[in-house]
Amino acid sequence: MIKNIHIGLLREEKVPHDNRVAFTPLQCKWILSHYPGVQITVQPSEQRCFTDDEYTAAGIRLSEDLSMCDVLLGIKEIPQEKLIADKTYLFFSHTKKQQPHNRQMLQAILEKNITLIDYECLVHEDGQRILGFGFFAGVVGAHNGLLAYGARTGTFKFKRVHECRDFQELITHYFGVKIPPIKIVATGSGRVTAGILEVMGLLGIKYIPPEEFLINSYAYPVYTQLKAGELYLRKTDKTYSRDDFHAHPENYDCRFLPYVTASDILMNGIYWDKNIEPLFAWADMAKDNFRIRVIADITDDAHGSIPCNLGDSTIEDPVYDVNRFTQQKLAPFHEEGVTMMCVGNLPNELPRDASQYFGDQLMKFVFDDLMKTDSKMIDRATIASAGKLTEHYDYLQDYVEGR
Ligand SMILES: NC(=O)c1ccc[n+]([C@@H]2O[C@H](COP(=O)([O-])OP(=O)(O)OC[C@H]3O[C@@H](n4cnc5c(N)ncnc54)[C@H](O)[C@@H]3O)[C@@H](O)[C@H]2O)c1
Repeated sequence: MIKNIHIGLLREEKVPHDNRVAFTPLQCKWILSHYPGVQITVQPSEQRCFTDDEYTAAGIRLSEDLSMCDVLLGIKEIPQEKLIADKTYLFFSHTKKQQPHNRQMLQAILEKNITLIDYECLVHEDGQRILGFGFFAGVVGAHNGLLAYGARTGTFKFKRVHECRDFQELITHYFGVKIPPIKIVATGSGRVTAGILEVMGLLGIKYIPPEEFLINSYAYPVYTQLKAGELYLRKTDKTYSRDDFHAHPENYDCRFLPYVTASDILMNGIYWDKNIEPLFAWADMAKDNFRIRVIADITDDAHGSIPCNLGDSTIEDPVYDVNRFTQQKLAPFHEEGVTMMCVGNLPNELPRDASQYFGDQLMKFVFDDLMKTDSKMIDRATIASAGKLTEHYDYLQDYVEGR
């Protein structure tokens, strides 16, 4: 059964303020014209990448008070005091891994009888995540990696992504830029890597299969892509099975090492957890044949798949160097350094496009389920229902109680 619902788009309150939003003004307008039972109200915001005037111009109502809404959509965590009792919220709560900094927020959600549906937990039947900002993280990360290489070597210049109004303007900016004959290795096959490959295509950087990339030189810029199956092989029989790798990554060896001597830039977009072997070790970096000079670690786990990721940099100051021999952090572009780009909120450099992409996915794959009174997809992503942890997430009880 389809419900009538009143949706509220929240102002982002977490500091520093996020500038993204779940639906753009035009998406809101489209929803109102296609779903007669839906109302939308937007909380005013000075930080949002779409202005209040743009919502008003699209005919969308603005109101500070969202207490009349049934479902409230945000992006990032919500300060406890802003949570309205008895409502249904959708946002990235970052609670399912028992993140300590969000415990009090989850306690407040339960106390206030709130239903929490977490975007991160919305998955297709095969377990693939439905929503994410990875594509634009990949675009911005690849751009920033190239920008850093151009600045380090003095060979070409890019402007910053956030100086462009949107992705379209960024594409225009690429016209006429000449990239020298460098070799780029990209890892992964998810949304982030799709964004990296988009930038490769826009800049006319040519794809080379991994085995050729390793042994050849080229008179023009090239890239290769290493998916998990090319990067990891089971120790016992040198095969790869996706399900087995996800379940037992500790049984797999990483095969990245030959690429450290064949690549100028590494763009890292592969998923990582602590049981997955890193791409290389500090000791490899200190060797003469370590050729990589810039690493765009878009995956961005500190001391993770890239051991020399010494923690986040910021959009304002996106790169630092690490000393290959002493393992210390340095100012960018040091002779003994490898330049690291490790920004954790890359999509914020292209917030209008990132928001539109997110809203599209939400609309295509989630919205109809949200309107139903029962949906398995929504159930699986519901961490709390009317103030109680659901059965999928009852393992969070100890975390909530601070045990
Ligand atoms: N720096 C940033 O601003 C930023 C932004 C978005 C995402 N990210 C990070 O980038 C990484 C990739 O994100 P994405 O959007 O491409 O993800 P995605 O969901 O599109 O793809 C993830 C890939 O990892 C694989 N995978 C999933 N679970 C796995 C497991 N347990 N073990 C091994 N592989 C697994 C999936 O099969 C999929 O191919 C993530 O770590 C994400 O947190 C960073």
